[in-house]
Amino acid sequence: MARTLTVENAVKTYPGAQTPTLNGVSLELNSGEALVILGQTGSGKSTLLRAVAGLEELDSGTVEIADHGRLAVVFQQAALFPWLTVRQNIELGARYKRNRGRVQKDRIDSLIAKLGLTGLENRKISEISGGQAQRVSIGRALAINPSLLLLDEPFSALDPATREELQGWLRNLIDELHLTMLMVSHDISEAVTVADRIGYFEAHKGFTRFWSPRQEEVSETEILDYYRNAAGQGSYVI
Ligand SMILES: Nc1ncnc2c1ncn2[C@@H]1O[C@H](COP(=O)(O)OP(=O)(O)OP(=O)(O)O)[C@@H](O)[C@H]1O
Repeated sequence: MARTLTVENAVKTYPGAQTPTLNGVSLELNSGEALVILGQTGSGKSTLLRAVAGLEELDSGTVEIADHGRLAVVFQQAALFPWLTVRQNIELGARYKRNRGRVQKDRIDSLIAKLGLTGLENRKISEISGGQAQRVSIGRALAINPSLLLLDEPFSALDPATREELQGWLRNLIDELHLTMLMVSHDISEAVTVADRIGYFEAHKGFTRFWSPRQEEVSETEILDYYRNAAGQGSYVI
C-alpha cells in the first residue's frame, strides 16, 4: 500500500505557551485512506492539520507528503467568491494549480455531476444554500485532483440535517474518487460515517487510539466512553 502522508515526531509549542501543543506526534496515512481525527477541544487537532498543510511551522519533526504539489485544504467557512458562479468557483481551483494552461471542461462537468451540483452551475454563490456552498468548496479543492485532501470541520457551521446529508455525500465521494483524506471533526457520528480510520487525539500525547469503522463494528457509545476515560475523573468537552 502506497503511503501518502508520514508525520514523524512533530513538536510545536506556541509562543508563550507552557507546554507543547504537539509533543512528538507521529502519523501515517496510506493512499486511498480517509482518516478522521477526533479529540477534546483544544487538544491540538487543528494544529496538526495545519502543520500537515504547511500553514504551521514545526519546532522539530517532519511532515512528508507524496506529490506535495497536490494538497487541498478546506476549512469550516466556505471561502468562495460570491459574485462568481458555482462553475467559475470550481474552475478557479483548477486554474490556480497551473493546469497546463487550460481547464478541461469535461473533467469539470464530470466533477460537478459527482458533487451533485448539476443544474446549479450558473448560479452565483450568493444564490445557493450553505450546504451547497460547502459542496462547492470541496469541489474547488478537488478540481486540482489532490493527492491529499485536508478538511478542518467542514460541516460544523451547517444545520444538523444538512450536516448529516453532507456526511453521507462525502463518504460517497471518497469511494467514487478514491480520495485520500485527513479530516478534523467534533462529531463522533460524522467520524463513523465518513472514516476508514478514526484517530483519537489527546493533548500532549498525540494519537492514543484508532478505530476502523469499515472493518469492525464501532459504536458511537464506545468512542464516547473513550472520551470520558481519556479525560479521567475530570470533565470532558467534545
Ligand atoms: N496561533 C496560536 N497561538 C497560540 N496558541 C494557539 C494558536 N492556535 C492554537 N493555539 C492553542 O493550541 C491549543 C490547540 O489548539 P487547536 O486549535 O489545535 O486544538 P483543536 O483540538 O483543534 O481544538 P478545537 O477542537 O476546539 O478546534 C489550544 O490550547 C489553543 O489555544
